[in-house]
Amino acid sequence: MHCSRHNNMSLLWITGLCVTALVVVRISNWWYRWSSPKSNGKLPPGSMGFPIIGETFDFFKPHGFYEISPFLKKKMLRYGPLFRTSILGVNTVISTDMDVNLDILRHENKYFNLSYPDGLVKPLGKESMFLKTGNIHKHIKQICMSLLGSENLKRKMIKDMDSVTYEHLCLKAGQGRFDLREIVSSLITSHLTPKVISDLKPETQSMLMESFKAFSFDWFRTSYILSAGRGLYNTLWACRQGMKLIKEVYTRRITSREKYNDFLETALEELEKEGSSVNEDVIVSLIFTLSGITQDTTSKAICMAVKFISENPKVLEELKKEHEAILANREDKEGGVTWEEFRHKMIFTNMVIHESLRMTNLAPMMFRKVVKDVEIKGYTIPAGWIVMVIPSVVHFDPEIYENPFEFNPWRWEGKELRSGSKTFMVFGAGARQCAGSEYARLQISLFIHHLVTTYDFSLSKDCEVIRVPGALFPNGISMNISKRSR
Ligand code: HEM
Repeated sequence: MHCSRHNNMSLLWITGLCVTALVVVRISNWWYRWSSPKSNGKLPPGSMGFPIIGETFDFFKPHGFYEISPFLKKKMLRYGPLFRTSILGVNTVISTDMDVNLDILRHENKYFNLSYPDGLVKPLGKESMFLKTGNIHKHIKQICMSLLGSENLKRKMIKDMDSVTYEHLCLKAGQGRFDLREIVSSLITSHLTPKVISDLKPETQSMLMESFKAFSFDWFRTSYILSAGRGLYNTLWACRQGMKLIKEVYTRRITSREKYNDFLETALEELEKEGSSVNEDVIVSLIFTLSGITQDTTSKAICMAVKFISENPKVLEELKKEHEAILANREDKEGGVTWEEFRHKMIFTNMVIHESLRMTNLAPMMFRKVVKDVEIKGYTIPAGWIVMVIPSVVHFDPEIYENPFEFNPWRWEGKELRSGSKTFMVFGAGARQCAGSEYARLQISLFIHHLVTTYDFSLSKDCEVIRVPGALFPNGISMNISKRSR
């Protein structure tokens, strides 16, 4: 009896050991497969972090504004400018190499397709332009440019953009502190909404403006779960409410056949063309996307430009000189900023904007999905992987930009201010290059014009900016303006 108990115990031990060994082997196997993914060639060097979460938390860890992310620095030191990792549960290759960056963005539709995380794109609907590729994408981009291209900005937009910017600043003068981002979002939606859809009842218009203003990618940039959740909820609400309202107007237009002079009309004409590749949902999503993104990106760009200007008195002096000269030479003293002034008389302003965009890196990473196995620098990146292009490392490379963390607009003196080159990629490059870059530059220029010619201004001391890795203002940008005595 004693012997059989002993035997049972041994059996139990052996079984336990076998099970544990099996579990350890399975886990090691899983871990090995996770950290050494398969490829039909050699993968770029790197590490994949923990299963599923990968290195997501390290990648999104907040860091100082005047530094390259410690995560990237560590990885680049160890593996070079091209390395593999896992972010947001996806096998990813990160590129911080300027030639590779440009190569990737130029091979859209051939080896790569734009592919942002679902949380960023899905709220904009199944027919979002961000989910379209090839000729359909090209067609939608053309429609975008009929609103945001130079011709329309010059003919239909600049006048109202200018007067609304002027009026919004006037209203805030001498009124104490206000949130700069909030006021810029308001002024943009005020002048843009009627250009996009002109026949709205006042209450529908203000509801639509509210939904454009509530749209933001910021939730993706915060590492605090609670505020990310709240931000995502607001953005989802904005998308649903905004697209519902646009759809109602769309349906009314189609039934009434009345003609209007706005962007919706242009989009409808495109839809009615024979063999058109766009449908109702594409247009509804597009109108919401353009209006929401315009407000979100440009308001941040203006906050950063104003912050840099307020911290650099010499820059402010030079801007004042340039804009006072524009006012002095203006023939129509009652008229606003002209296209000619914007294009040819704001030379220093343009340098300030360029420098501010270089330092800010509003779009800190661009996501592409590999469509078929692709060779880069002797490595093979398998189809299905994400490549993440990170241009900020190039923007802060001391070999390209001397003292890269110094705000120095003069570094651009005499240089051609081109977007979409391998050393300056704030608006991306290739087929997906930003549709709103000219609009953004115009709106920032108009804001600077009115600010420096009419007001004294100061930002509150706690206007901190961090990177997560996109620029984020945890305390907002609080500002004070008062009319300057002449
Ligand atoms: C300073 C402000 C802005 C910055 C830094 C910026 C940056 C960018 C970047 C980097 C891309 C390329 C994304 C990629 O390739 O993955 C992009 C694309 C895009 N941007 Fe902007 N943007 C700004 C303002 C605007 C504005 C005002 C609009 C107006 C609606 C806009 C609309 C778009 C659109 C529609 C695309 C997608 C183009 C496509 O898929 O072909 N952006 N932007």
